[in-house]
Formats: sequence, structure tokens, C-alpha cells
Amino acid sequence: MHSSSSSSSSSISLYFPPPNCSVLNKRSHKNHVPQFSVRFCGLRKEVLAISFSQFKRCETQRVSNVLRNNVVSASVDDNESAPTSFDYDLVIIGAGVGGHGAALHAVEKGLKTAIIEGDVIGGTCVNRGCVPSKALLAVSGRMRELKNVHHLKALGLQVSAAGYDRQAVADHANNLASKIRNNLTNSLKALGVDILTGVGTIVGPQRVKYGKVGFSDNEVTARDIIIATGSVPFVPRGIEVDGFASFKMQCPLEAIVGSGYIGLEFSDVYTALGSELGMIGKIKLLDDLLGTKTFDDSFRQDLTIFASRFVTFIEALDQLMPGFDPEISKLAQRILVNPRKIDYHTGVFATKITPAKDGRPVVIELTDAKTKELKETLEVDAALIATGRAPFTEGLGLENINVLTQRGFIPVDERMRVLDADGKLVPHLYCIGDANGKMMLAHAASAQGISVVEQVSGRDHVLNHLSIPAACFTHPEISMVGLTEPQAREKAEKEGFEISIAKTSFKANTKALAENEGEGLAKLIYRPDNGEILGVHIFGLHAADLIHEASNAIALGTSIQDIKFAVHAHPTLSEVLDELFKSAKASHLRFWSLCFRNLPPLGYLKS
Ligand SMILES: Cc1cc2nc3c(=O)[nH]c(=O)nc-3n(C[C@H](O)[C@H](O)[C@H](O)COP(=O)(O)OP(=O)(O)OC[C@H]3O[C@@H](n4cnc5c(N)ncnc54)[C@H](O)[C@@H]3O)c2cc1C
Ligand SMILES: NC(=O)c1ccc[n+]([C@@H]2O[C@H](COP(=O)([O-])OP(=O)(O)OC[C@H]3O[C@@H](n4cnc5c(N)ncnc54)[C@H](O)[C@@H]3O)[C@@H](O)[C@H]2O)c1
Repeated sequence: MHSSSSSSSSSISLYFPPPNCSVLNKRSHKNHVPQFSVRFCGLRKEVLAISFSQFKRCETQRVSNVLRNNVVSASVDDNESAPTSFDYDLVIIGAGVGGHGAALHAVEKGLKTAIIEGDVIGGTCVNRGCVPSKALLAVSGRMRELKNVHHLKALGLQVSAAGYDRQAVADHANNLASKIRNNLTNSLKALGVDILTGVGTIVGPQRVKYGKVGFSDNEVTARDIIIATGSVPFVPRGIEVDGFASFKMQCPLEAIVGSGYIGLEFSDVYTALGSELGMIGKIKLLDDLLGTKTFDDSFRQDLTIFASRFVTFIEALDQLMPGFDPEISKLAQRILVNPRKIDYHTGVFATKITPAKDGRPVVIELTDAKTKELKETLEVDAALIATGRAPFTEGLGLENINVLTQRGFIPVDERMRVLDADGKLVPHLYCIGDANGKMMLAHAASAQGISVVEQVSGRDHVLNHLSIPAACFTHPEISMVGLTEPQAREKAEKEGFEISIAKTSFKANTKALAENEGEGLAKLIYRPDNGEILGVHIFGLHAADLIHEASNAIALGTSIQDIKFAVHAHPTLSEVLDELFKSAKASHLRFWSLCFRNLPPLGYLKS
């Protein structure tokens, strides 16, 4: 177990311990001068003998200032309010997936760890994000298949009627969330992580208060602190959200503002489950669907689902799904949007949304993204706002440590170390997950937490964010890792190298054809000169599971030349990637290019 004792010390001469100074222990320093470990002005200091009067004068001043001229050998901690012995090695604020991942790894590393949670364990992902939404998507996927007569016929199946029990579907999502929440809570308890309940506020360096807002009297000190406070829905200005859903009434959802991950996944749910489900809330934040981000349980909503006959996407950028590789977005549009009951407006901002009232519909004003002129007004029965997430850093006490957020995000360096308003590192303070905005994904939050724990336990670690995969759980799924083609082209131009593209189709894959799911594509972006994998994008059956071979290859620096010899079981979907890597044409001279990497360019040699 790591010791929770002093990390900073000073050496100052001491003849008598003054009244405000308690001697913790005394031992002999080299040259036989007595050395004391003292708590003085609230700080733990290692001191050598000095006079009592000198100590008295420094009662209200910084030890370093008063004793500057009297020290035998000194390195006084400049930071007066920083404790030098700690209740914990590590305190984590926020028990979402990021905080949870960090806590588990900290225990493995022998750190005495506490986690502070102001709401429920599991955060957004478990309670109102990944987990319940994937339960709904599991249902919508099966319903979609059962309703697809052509597909069933091709497999020789006959299903007379596919239907579902609305409450049972909602229960499935709710039960899954509570099961995972319990699993997370139990794992923390079983490993001896102290769960401290309440809102955490940083009150000074290495000090955190926690408890009910306004009554947080409990204070703990920690050698290192991780902020993992996550995010809340981002609602653009002009959009009014009219409260919470009660889900007793039928009402088709008509507009989804934002065609990112949430918009796309929920369009999959709505269009598959048809119009049997409904909602009352006319304008909804997705989070409100599954619970709300608040520390007051009275606001918590029952999980329910709703669906629509038609969905209209409103997207500010020029194409739907703008975050994905453009070729994959186009394919996704052809398969996930065009044949479904989905309409769309791109290149327009929803600048004003007025909730439905007195029998009048929801009114959405669309403003042209380029000209900024009002383009159109839509009237719909309901709208879902899925326009991104904003960091949740309110009440964290960042002002106490001179940290200024940037659009709400906590600034960090590549090691998740928090930067203060002057751009300097704040010692012993880290921020992971949605709150730092580097990559708003559950597994990214957790990976960042693990990376920080590695660092605080003495091993330098920098997480390669380009190796972190992402997936959108539509039917079929979309997944990606690394750069998109435009990003890779930009990098190649800047750094002066060529890129190549390889593609394989699911249509040639035995397993996909056996499942009658041949619609799909895998795309590889790589450097032909050295075989480096720059990005992989997959659209097709189980794309979310398939991506990991590529992400592990990027993380481990495996080249095309090496991975193309990896063996894949037959018949499996992973042969799509096998074929992809085999079809890439990377230079066989990689060995030599590695050997000569540091030599000057040929032109230089010739001259
Ligand atoms: C609908 C939806 C679906 C999603 N699906 C996926 C998906 O499939 N895959 C994926 O990778 N990501 C998904 N995400 C994103 C994912 O949920 C987030 O990236 C992830 O939850 C971020 O984790 P976190 O630990 O940073 O923050 P959070 O999960 O938000 O946890 C933060 C925790 O900190 C607590 N907290 C905040 N402030 C304080 C304080 N001052 N004191 C004490 N506690 C505090 C909060 O109560 C919360 O429990 C989805 C998000 C949504 C909304
Ligand atoms: N499967 C997953 O991994 C998954 C699933 C859901 C959510 N998430 C995470 O949750 C976060 C939030 O998801 P999201 O879909 O809300 O955000 P997003 O950033 O993926 O998409 C938001 C979309 O809304 C558009 N937009 C913003 N303001 C607009 C306006 N006024 N009018 C029209 N369009 C507008 C943006 O151009 C963008 O395309 C994401 O960061 C994502 O990483 C992940």
C-alpha cells in the first residue's frame, strides 16, 4: 500500500517547538543536528533546529518568507494551504464510468482511494446514456429484423406478426441500467474504495469538501485529485425545452435536431418501433428521457420510450452525420436514412424552437448556416434536441485553484493534468472524461482515468487518443478509429507523405451472407511507405465489435505488413478486416525504412 504521508518538506532550524507547532516526531539529521517533523501553521514540515522567536513571528506568515535567512538547508513548500499528509492517496470527484475506471485501477496500484458522487453511481453512461439507450437499440434491432419480410423470406422464415409490450421494453432498459449501476457500486465497495456521498468542491490544493450543496462540511485531503464530473445536454440558445416527459399519451416525434450519435441512434429506435409508442413532452432533451442530471431525486423521471411515424433531421452542417468519414456518412445515409421514414434538412441551424401550447404545434425556425437568414419554419408535433453535450463543472470550486474553464471544459494537457489560468500545471490535479472534452465517450473517460492512475503511481503514460475506437449502434452499426480520410489527407499534406485507401465489402464475406446481411463496407486509410494504419472505418453487421482489431493495431503500432499475416477464423465477420489488411499495398522496404529513418534525405546525400 502506498504511504499517505508527506510529499513536500522543508528543512529549517528549530530550538523549541512554538505553541502553534506540534512535533510529530524527532530524529537525528546528518551532523547530529536534531530534525523534527512538525505540523506548523497547519502544514507538515521537516525542520532542523531554529529559535522559538523566529517561529513565533511566522505564525501568520508564510514559513518560507520568515525563515528565509535562517535555514540550514531549505526547500520550503511555497503552497501554504497544501496539506502534506493526506487522508487518501487519490480522491476522485464523480463516479461515472471515468471515475469508476480510475478507482478500480487505483486499487490495483495499491492507492488508498475515495470517490465522491453527488447523484447516483454510474453517471450519464449507466443511468441515462450508453446503457439504457443500447437496451432500446437491442429491441429496435430485433423489431426491425422481425418486420423485414424480404429479409425473413430470404432466410426461409415466416413470422406472422411482430409486436411488443411498451412497458416491458421500458423495464428492460431500466432494469439493465440498475443492474449495471449495482455492479459498479458493488465493485467499488468490494475493492475497498470509500464512496463519499455529496457534491465535491475543491477548496484548495489537494483539499476537497463534499456533502449536500451549501452544507458540505466534510473535508478530505488527497495527494492527487481527479475531476471526473462529466457532462449535461447542450441546448443551443433560442431553444426552449418544455419540461419532462410523462409518457402516458401517444404523440409522434417529428424532428430530431442534430444528426450526431444520439440523433442517429434514436432515429433507429423511433423508426423501428413504429408509432405505437408516444410521449407527452413536446420538446425533449434526450437526458430527460432516461432521467435528469440533477442532484435532486424529485426531478428523476421514469424511463419510457417513444417513437414516431416520421422523423425529420435538422442538421447545421452540410451533410448528415458530419462527424463520420464522408464516404461512410454517405453509405449510412443510403441505408439508414433514405429507405426509412426519415426526412432531413442540412446546412440549417434550429435557431428558435417554441414549445407546443394550447393545441398549437412545436415551431422550429431554421436559419441558413451560411447566409444566417431565416430559411424555413417547420411545425412539428414534437422535437428531440440532440445537439451535443456541455461539460458539467459547476460548483467544483475551480476559482479556488485559479482554473478557468474554456467553454466550460477544464483545460488539460496530454496527460490530463489540469492547467491553471496562466497555462501552468496545477500540481496533483487531473481531469478526465467528458469534463475535459477531449473525446466524449465512456471508454475514453475510463482509459484517461487509468492513464492518470499510472502516472500518479510513478509510471509515465500518455494515452493515444487516435487509437480509441468509437461506434454508433444503429442497424447496421458504424465504427471508426483514427483519422477520417479528409483528416488523413490534411496531415499527409502538412507532413509530406502519401496516403492510400483500401476497401472491402461485406458482400464477399461468408458469415455476413449467411446472416443475409451483406450490406457493408470496411475502409482502411494507411501510409504505403511504412505501412502505418491511420484510420479504419466500418459500416456493417457488428461493426462495433469488429473495430477493435484495428484500434489495438494502432495502439500497439502494428503495421500493415505485420497485421496482414494475422489469422482469422472462418467463417467470421472478422475476415472482412483480414481481407482489408491483405488488400493494402504497403512497401516491403519497411525494415530498411525503419533502419534509415534517421538518415538525411537522399537529395542531401547526393549533394
Ligand atoms: C444518450 C447517450 C448515449 C450514449 N451512448 C454512448 C455509447 O454508446 N458509448 C459511449 O462510449 N458513450 C456514450 N455516451 C457518452 C457517455 O455517456 C459519456 O461519454 C460518459 O458518460 C462520460 O463519462 P464521465 O465519467 O466523464 O461522466 P459522467 O458519466 O457524466 O459521470 C459524471 C459523474 O459525476 C457526478 N458529479 C458531477 N459533478 C459532481 C460533483 N461536483 N461532485 C460529485 N459528483 C459529481 C455526476 O453525478 C455523475 O455521476 C452516451 C451519452 C448519451 C447522453
Ligand atoms: N454510441 C456512442 O458512442 C454515443 C452515443 C450517443 C452519444 N454519444 C456521445 O454523446 C455526445 C452527444 O451526442 P450528440 O449526438 O448530442 O452530439 P454530436 O456532437 O455527436 O452531434 C450533434 C450534432 O448536432 C448538430 N447541431 C448542433 N447545434 C445545432 C443546431 N442548433 N441546429 C442543427 N444542428 C445542430 C451538430 O452539427 C452535430 O452534427 C457525443 O459527444 C457522443 O460522443 C456517443
